[in-house]
Amino acid sequence: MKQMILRDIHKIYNASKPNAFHALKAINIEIEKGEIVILKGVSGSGKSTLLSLMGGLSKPSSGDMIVEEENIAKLPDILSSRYRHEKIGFIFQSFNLLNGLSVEQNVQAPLMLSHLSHTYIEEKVMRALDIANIAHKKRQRVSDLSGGEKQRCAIARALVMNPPIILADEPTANLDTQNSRLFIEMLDTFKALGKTVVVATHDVLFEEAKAIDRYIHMKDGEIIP
Ligand SMILES: Nc1ncnc2c1ncn2[C@@H]1O[C@H](COP(=O)(O)OP(=O)(O)OP(=O)(O)O)[C@@H](O)[C@H]1O
Repeated sequence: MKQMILRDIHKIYNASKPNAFHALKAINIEIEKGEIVILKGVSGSGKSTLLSLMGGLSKPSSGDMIVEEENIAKLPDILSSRYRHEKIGFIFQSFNLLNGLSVEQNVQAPLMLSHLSHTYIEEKVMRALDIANIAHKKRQRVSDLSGGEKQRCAIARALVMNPPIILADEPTANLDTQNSRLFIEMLDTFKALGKTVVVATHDVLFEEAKAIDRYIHMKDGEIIP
């Protein structure tokens, strides 16, 4: 089953202004459910722009993006935020955690607006912390964690809603080699959980990963063979 179909996607920043910039050009991609895909390309080739479209953080200038049979290209903002909440787990290079809060509180954050019972939320949080190997630090403040631990907290937060899709933008950029390898091993876990994963990276360590199904190479906003 196709998880994501992108048809003739263009993204023009500052359209109709003198500084208009054509960041994505005629992108066509089909990603199967459970596939693990790496987006490669030099800085400025359009990887982050593409991830932000896939994650419903921004809209394409034209083209269709079908995710689980819903065209997300023109969703109104309220439905885009629901799409992100239900379908996407984001992992960023800068972790984007709330530093003053504990690991557990950070992982709980996406569930706080739900009407789920306290016990159910606790179960979901514990499961995500266990999968990401960070349960032992659950009461520690994020500001007191190492870089690798922050990344594991970010992974737990990305998993807590049990989203079908994980999008990671340069997830190892701020990690040392050992923690980068731990992140890369996590791809096996995502695969076992049936997640569809798209990672934008130029980290060559990913080439060691067996879980990767496909590389997509980008250059100047286009997909190259
Ligand atoms: N908000 C914006 N307004 C104007 N131009 C932008 C904007 N965001 C990105 N761009 C431009 O679009 C191009 C693609 O940027 P993008 O961040 O997608 O590249 P990338 O491949 O992810 O790069 P990196 O590896 O450095 O993160 C770049 O030339 C960038 O300057």
